[in-house]
Amino acid sequence: MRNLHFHTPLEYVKGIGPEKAALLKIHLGLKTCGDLLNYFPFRYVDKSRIYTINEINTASAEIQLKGKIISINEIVQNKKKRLTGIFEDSTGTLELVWFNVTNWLIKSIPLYEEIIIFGKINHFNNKFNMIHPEIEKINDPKINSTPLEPIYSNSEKIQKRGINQKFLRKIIHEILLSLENPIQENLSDEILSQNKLIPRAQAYKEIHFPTNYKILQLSEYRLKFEEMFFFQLGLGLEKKYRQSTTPGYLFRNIGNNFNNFFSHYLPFSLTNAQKKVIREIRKDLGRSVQMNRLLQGDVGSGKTVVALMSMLIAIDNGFQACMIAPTEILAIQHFNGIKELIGNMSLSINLLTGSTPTSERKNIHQNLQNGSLNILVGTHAVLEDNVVFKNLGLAIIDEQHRFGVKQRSKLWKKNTIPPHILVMTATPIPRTLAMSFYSDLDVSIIDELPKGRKEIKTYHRTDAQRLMVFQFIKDVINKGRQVYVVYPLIEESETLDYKDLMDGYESIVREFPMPDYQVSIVHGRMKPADKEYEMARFINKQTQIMVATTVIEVGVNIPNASLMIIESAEKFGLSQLHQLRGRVGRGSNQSYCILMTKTELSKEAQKRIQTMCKTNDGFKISEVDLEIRGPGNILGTQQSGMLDLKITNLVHDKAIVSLSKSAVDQLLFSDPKLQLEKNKSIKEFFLTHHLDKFHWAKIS
Ligand SMILES: Nc1ncnc2c1ncn2[C@@H]1O[C@H](COP(=O)(O)OP(=O)(O)OP(=O)(O)O)[C@@H](O)[C@H]1O
Repeated sequence: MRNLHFHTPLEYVKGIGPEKAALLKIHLGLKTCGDLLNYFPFRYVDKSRIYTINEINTASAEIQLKGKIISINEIVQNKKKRLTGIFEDSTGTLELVWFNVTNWLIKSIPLYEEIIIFGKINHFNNKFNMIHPEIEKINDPKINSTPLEPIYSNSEKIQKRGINQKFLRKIIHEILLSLENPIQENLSDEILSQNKLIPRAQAYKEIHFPTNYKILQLSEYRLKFEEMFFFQLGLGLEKKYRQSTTPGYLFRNIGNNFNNFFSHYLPFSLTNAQKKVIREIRKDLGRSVQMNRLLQGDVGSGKTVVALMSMLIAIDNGFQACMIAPTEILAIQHFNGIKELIGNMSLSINLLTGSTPTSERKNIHQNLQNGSLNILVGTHAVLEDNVVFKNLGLAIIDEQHRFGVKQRSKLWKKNTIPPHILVMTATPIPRTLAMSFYSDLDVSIIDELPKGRKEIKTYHRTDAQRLMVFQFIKDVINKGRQVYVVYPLIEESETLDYKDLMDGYESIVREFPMPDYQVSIVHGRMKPADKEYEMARFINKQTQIMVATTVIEVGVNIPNASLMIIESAEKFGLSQLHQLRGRVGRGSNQSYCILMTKTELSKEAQKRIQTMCKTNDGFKISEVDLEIRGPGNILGTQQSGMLDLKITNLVHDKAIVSLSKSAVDQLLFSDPKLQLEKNKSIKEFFLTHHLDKFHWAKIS
């Protein structure tokens, strides 16, 4: 009977019943027919051929055999039960093995009956065997038999209670046959033909029961395209909606401050990439629409000056600007850097962090409110409710990853009209992620380093080579340069890590004694004033070696430092290593990075270290990082949970993400409100299935 719909609860499907429906819901999160149809196989096994036992010559192949089980035998070893069986066909015998023996299992194994078994061949004790074979009786009814059999992700717990592969296949088959309405197309003919997509209904059928590999690939492509298309459409509509409803300050003037800085204070000529980005920002600021721009630039690519010049535009138009950094050290660094850049220009700038004394804080609050303070640099302290600006026109947030959406929205509320927002990130975001998660922001990229920079040479060394490393440090210091030695600090093993840091510090002080050498130390347990003091000594070249934890990870800018030693480098993630390395190579000297590790490394750690030794390109590094860690770990669960991908893999499906993004861009350009008849199916599908995920995406 054709009476099922995507929204029909699973208990109404023939053969499921309330008990199994509850298991599907609790263990696999599947409640409706649509959920199950969207529960795509995670792999397929090729059952187009039946092998014979004498053909088996390699382990790990998954094969089918036809024959009989001629004996079974229960074995107890170390109090654990195991079942072995002998399977026979006309060419020989093969051992079958089952662990977790239950009475049910023993009863379910057919003896002396013609059967087909399927499973992976293992090699153990010089013999081939098959563990936990799937058994099919020759006269079992076939479920839409297909040479490529789908395998669904499933737990053993529910398999035992009847929700096995065969059951899932049967139910999905049943649902596909019993849908009252055929599966509706949700893309336009234009998009289908431009992107060579097969119809939706065909894709659903073939993804579960593929006729052959070719059509399976086309089905996967179709469904992945659709998945990314609607997500990107949501973000695109969100952006359009926000732009049309959120006014922004119009910064009409490029005035004295900007021009004066450009002609008299800018200490270098801007790179072409910096110029391009400044142009993009200027255009945004002159449009009466709130800017929401993400500025991506590799470490040391010169984002600070871009930030400053954007702030000068705000000031030229009678507004204030602020810049927020994730750590105190970085805020201080930005503050000092900006102060140095603006020299004696008549601008007032101040610093607000958690450790700003109360009297100074009061002063800052007052000057912010009366408008005499032009630029405020600080940490999260700037977001506090009692920090009130007279007219905040531009807020710059450094380091996207550490600020959540919530904190960004706090900034919005600092004015009746929200300030323009520029988010700067030093760790490039992999292109696929940028296209999927940040497509509601406009993106500017500084893809060029200032002239004269040399590639940082990166080497991998282990403890056995430490003496050589010490000698290298001495050589670098003799040339008048400075050195960082960084130790990891991981929350879970904080006490141990501090011990390593202090031990390391002591051994360095021993190896590099006073008065010839001066060594600084900076870590998170020090008082802010002490940290600042030590940083200042290093900046002023009073000390040659800085031993530190990752507090120096982002933004620290000391061009004379040309050697970075990273201790226990295997404990750091790729983007962190790249950030740390970026603390050197910021001047014209040849810089070096040495990654110290223990001898035995995990595969992943090896890959990280090799990647670092091979390339300096943050964009390439971020791609490898995505491959190793996956999007969830890079973005944080909150962000990536929003996407909840059923079939697309952001690491392997880059090309599809990019194609669907182009299709969305084209669509929103030609029909921004999805009003044309030809896009009706897209609009209807979006409104019924996706609108709830996007709070701004309203289609009028
Ligand atoms: N166009 C340029 N020519 C020469 N030097 C430049 C140029 N732009 C910036 N610099 C210098 O390069 C160094 C790095 O710049 P900046 O600190 O702005 O980098 P960044 O992009 O913020 O990097 P990070 O994210 O690693 O902090 C600074 O010493 C800065 O003065």
